[in-house]
Amino acid sequence: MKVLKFGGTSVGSVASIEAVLTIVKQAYIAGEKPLVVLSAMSGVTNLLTKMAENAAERIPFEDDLKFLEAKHFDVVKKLIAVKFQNPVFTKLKLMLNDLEEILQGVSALKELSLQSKDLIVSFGERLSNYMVAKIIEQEIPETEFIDASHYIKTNSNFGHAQVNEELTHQLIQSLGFTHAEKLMFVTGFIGSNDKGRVTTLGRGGSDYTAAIFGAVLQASAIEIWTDVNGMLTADPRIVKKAFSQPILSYTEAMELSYFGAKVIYPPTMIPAFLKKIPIVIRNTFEPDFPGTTIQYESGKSAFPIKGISSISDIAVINLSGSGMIGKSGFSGRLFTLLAREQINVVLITQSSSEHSITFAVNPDDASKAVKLIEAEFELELEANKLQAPVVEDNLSVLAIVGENMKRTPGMSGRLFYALGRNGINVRAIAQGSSELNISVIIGKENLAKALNAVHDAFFAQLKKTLHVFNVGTGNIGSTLFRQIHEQHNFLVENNDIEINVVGVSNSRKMLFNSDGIDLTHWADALEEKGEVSDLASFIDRMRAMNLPNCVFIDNTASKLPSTYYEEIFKANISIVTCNKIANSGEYAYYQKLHETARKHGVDFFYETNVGAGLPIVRVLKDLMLSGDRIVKIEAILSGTISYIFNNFIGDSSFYETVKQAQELGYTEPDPRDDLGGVDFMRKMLILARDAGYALESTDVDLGAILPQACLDAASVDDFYAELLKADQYFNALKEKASREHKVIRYIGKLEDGKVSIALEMVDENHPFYALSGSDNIISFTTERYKERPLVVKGPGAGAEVTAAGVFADLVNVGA
Ligand SMILES: NC(=O)c1ccc[n+]([C@@H]2O[C@H](COP(=O)([O-])OP(=O)(O)OC[C@H]3O[C@@H](n4cnc5c(N)ncnc54)[C@H](O)[C@@H]3O)[C@@H](O)[C@H]2O)c1
Ligand SMILES: N[C@@H](CCO)C(=O)O
Ligand code: NA
Repeated sequence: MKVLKFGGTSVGSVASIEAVLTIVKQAYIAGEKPLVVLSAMSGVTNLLTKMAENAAERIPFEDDLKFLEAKHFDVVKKLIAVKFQNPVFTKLKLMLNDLEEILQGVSALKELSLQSKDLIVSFGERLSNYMVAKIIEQEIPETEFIDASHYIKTNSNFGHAQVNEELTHQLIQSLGFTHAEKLMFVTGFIGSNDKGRVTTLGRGGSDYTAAIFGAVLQASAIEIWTDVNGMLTADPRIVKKAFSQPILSYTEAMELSYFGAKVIYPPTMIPAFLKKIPIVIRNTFEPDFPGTTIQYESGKSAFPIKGISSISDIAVINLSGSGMIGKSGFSGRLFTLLAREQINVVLITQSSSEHSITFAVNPDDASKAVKLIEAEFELELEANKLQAPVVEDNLSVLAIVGENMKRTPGMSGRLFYALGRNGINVRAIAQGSSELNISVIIGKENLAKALNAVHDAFFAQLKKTLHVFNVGTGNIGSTLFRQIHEQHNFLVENNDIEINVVGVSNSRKMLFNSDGIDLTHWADALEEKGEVSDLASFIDRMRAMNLPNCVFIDNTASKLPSTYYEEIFKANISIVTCNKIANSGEYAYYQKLHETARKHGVDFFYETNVGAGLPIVRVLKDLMLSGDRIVKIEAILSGTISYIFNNFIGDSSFYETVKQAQELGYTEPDPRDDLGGVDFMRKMLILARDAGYALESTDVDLGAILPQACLDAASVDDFYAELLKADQYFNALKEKASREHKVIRYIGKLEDGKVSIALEMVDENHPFYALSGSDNIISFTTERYKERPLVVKGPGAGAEVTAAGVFADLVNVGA
């Protein structure tokens, strides 16, 4: 036989009761001999408690009584055929009349005893079980309503009575004999004392009833039907990726419930544990989902832990002083004291020097605990052997739980790496000696972020989510969004990476959505729902959202974002940027940024600063990391200028060729940056710095391409006007090159710590002769690549290749 227990939400409405009926009937037809335990209809226990308290105050309860009647009658009207309704109404009415009499008695006496309260509350289970039994009886005549108060015998501790196991066992066993062929509906939560007075079993009482009946009748399983899919890997309100664990051991379930997973209340399950009866948590509203089986063995699992539990509010009390050293009785006295006063100690850590003890309690208990300690250790405090206890609140506990942890090294490493990388400070740590649980205390403001980061770290086979905050939605930004959108499913399925763009800004508007902005309609959403943008508040919001695995992407050409990079790193947020301004500004700032990122364990990726998506920054970094030394760099790193000199041939005009480069998306937003050489200068400077040279932009010897008048133009339009006038000048250059069978190249060099960029004419023997489109080329001569340099060549500008480079940097964050 099987016990099926349904909680209040499962008997909340006509629809949910219908779902219960289907589940019970299926089990019955399958020959599982179900015994059903129902809670009161949802909200009824609270209502009855309120009515009882009101009665004692002579506050009218008649309306509530009518409401209660209607709530049950309504179900009867809908689920029982008219011809069978009357006797059911009559019986329910009789029960409600009894209830009314009792309430009147309370009202007359103006006194509510715990005994009366238990009796009043017990009506909830009696009404629901009787009613649902009658509904199902229409199809299964063997159905019988059982008032469990006749079978579960308890002491007289009203409110949370203790069960007399022996007597209860006998009574239920004989019920089992006489009712072997029946479909029983048993009231949860209630029992009675030796005088037959109704008692209640306290928190989780209906689960307890199910466990008691299941244990005595040797059920093959006890199914707890509720409104969630089992015990989840973390609190689903905080961790969206939490999923239901198929199998947990009893101890794992205890640990997970202890810290928050409120699906079951473990003490009630003890009768089942002792008999090794599996408990299965299932969802009434998703009956096909297998749920969570809680059993004796932990079972095999793909993951090293089973779940992460948490308590959001905790206070920590710290006791320190020389008086503790070597005093073996000290902690004994302390914790006996707290236990005696019923202060639940959630977690304890002691430093190995024995100089201090830290323990966590419910914040409501903190000041009481301090008073108790001050009284108990008065002498030690006076003698300064103990410092006054210090309380800290606004803290949370996070615990990773799983029996397999003890066989897997590196678990705490993984935990602390995930926390550290996200800038979450750990205040105290405790590992149960069973190695079943590692708990950390952290600031409450970081709990959500920590839970998500740790969930990703341990269930990473599932997915890593990067939370992206992107500024700049122009040429590169919008192309990046399209690429991310197109790749989304592939990344999730093949690389277990999910990219959620949660913040977007351009120079006019900004938009946030912690669930991820829809990348098919981001432009409309930004326009319609966006707020007026302001970079400072964008950064503040980014920090305040406090999401794990955050990446800030700078796709602007503006200096402003770069002024926030340091702050962003300090908030443990990685940066990916195609904007060259930060790395090519003052050397001290470049250095500071790199140092800050390193110190905070976050990434600073800027591959597209040089040669767009071509692997150049990465190659140089690897050369340096592996101990090579740069002897010389020669390069063409302006895609725009490369394009211009590759296409400024035959009859084409210089002016038109520049326009084309801009239309093709090769130029900077302001093309003067390309033609004036500034963009190229920035790239050379970044490479030189990455190669270990502390250079400033003024150290670069920058040869001009343009006549001075073009450089002096006040606006982009003026610049183009000047450029038109300069056609003569460029035609002369072109003709000279052609006469000498040469091509024009704008070449950068780094040699002996000096950077220069100059216009040159090269013949076909020069390695930079053959280029096309927006090609960049770079040749690294190093100590190891001495005879033949390492060369990277390919398209070095354009939205597609640049966005792809930003994208690649992004997916490598935290890798
Ligand atoms: N085009 C290329 O081939 C290429 C290659 C490598 C790197 N890059 C770099 O890409 C960056 C972007 O270039 P683009 O062509 O996409 O520019 P763009 O002008 O098309 O777009 C710039 C975006 O930045 C936004 N912006 C500017 N200031 C801002 C601020 N203070 N706050 C928020 N948003 C702001 C603008 O509103 C716009 O959405 C530049 O830094 C450029 O150097 C471009
Ligand atoms: N405007 C730049 C884009 C690549 O950084 C170029 O032309 O090279
Ligand atoms: Na690059």
